[in-house]
Amino acid sequence: MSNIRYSVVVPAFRENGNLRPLVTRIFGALSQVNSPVPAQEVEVIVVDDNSRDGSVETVEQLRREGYNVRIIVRTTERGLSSAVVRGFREAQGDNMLCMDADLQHPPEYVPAMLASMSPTKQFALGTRYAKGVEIDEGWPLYRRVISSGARMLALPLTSASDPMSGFFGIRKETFLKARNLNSQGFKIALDLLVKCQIPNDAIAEVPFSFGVRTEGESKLSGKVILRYLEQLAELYWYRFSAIIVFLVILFFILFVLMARALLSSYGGLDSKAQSKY
Ligand SMILES: Nc1nc2c(ncn2[C@@H]2O[C@H](COP(=O)(O)OP(=O)(O)O[C@H]3O[C@H](CO)[C@@H](O)[C@H](O)[C@@H]3O)[C@@H](O)[C@H]2O)c(=O)[nH]1
Repeated sequence: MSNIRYSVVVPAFRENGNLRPLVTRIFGALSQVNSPVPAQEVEVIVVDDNSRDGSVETVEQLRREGYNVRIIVRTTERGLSSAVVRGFREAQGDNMLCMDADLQHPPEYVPAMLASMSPTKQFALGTRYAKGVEIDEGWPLYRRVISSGARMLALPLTSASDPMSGFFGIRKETFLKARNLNSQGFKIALDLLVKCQIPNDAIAEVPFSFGVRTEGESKLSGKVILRYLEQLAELYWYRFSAIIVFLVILFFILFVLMARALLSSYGGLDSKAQSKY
């Protein structure tokens, strides 16, 4: 029987330069004496979309050095969210964490994130919007504006403080309940929060300092932002369809009543006018 209780899933596309520091820092943090989670109960799964940049060789070398890390290479699919879903499906642990490869999610927070999940806390959320947390000054202004705008648009859907975060964890039993996950785009945490109907008191928020990328490039593009808007429309429908249908019917009834009232008042005026002549 496997002794793996925790799985760290890392979506990665052309991240070879980041994989060694990422994996060694994760296991380094887990090996500290005060780590709440033992390193031997943790696996790291890199889900790579055929980067062909040496990532496979790096992970295999790390494995030979004794790190419990493996790589899944997808050749027919692409995308951050679908890579995370694939990793979660293959994870052995009951407590699953998602983090970026680019070290913007500091590996030193991994033990606390993993330990924060429990039967009552089904979701762990690494948040950049907690009191006292500072975002690295190197994070460009336009990214801050996009992030804040995206967060505001999601406010009616969840009360989580940072639903845009790519640093989050979910218990397997809850993940398995999710239906119709949106595998397009970047916002898998928001999708899970809404579709698994995670109540606020089941979310363990872990404040963390968001770093800057020093190696490789961000894959966030205009297309990703458009996909987010599509995803929002879908989630609003998912969450509020009953209210939306009710309001549409109400407006329709009001419209018909007003139209009838207007027509009959015109009709009344017409017949009065006719009777005058
Ligand atoms: N497998 C796979 N991985 C991908 C793909 N696109 C991106 N990734 C991986 O997903 C992680 C995040 O991608 P970035 O391109 O570095 O994203 P970002 O711009 O830094 O955005 C991050 O921060 C945002 C918060 O501002 C988050 O909202 C977003 O989800 C992400 O975590 C990285 O490890 C990257 O390699 C893809 O198509 N396939």
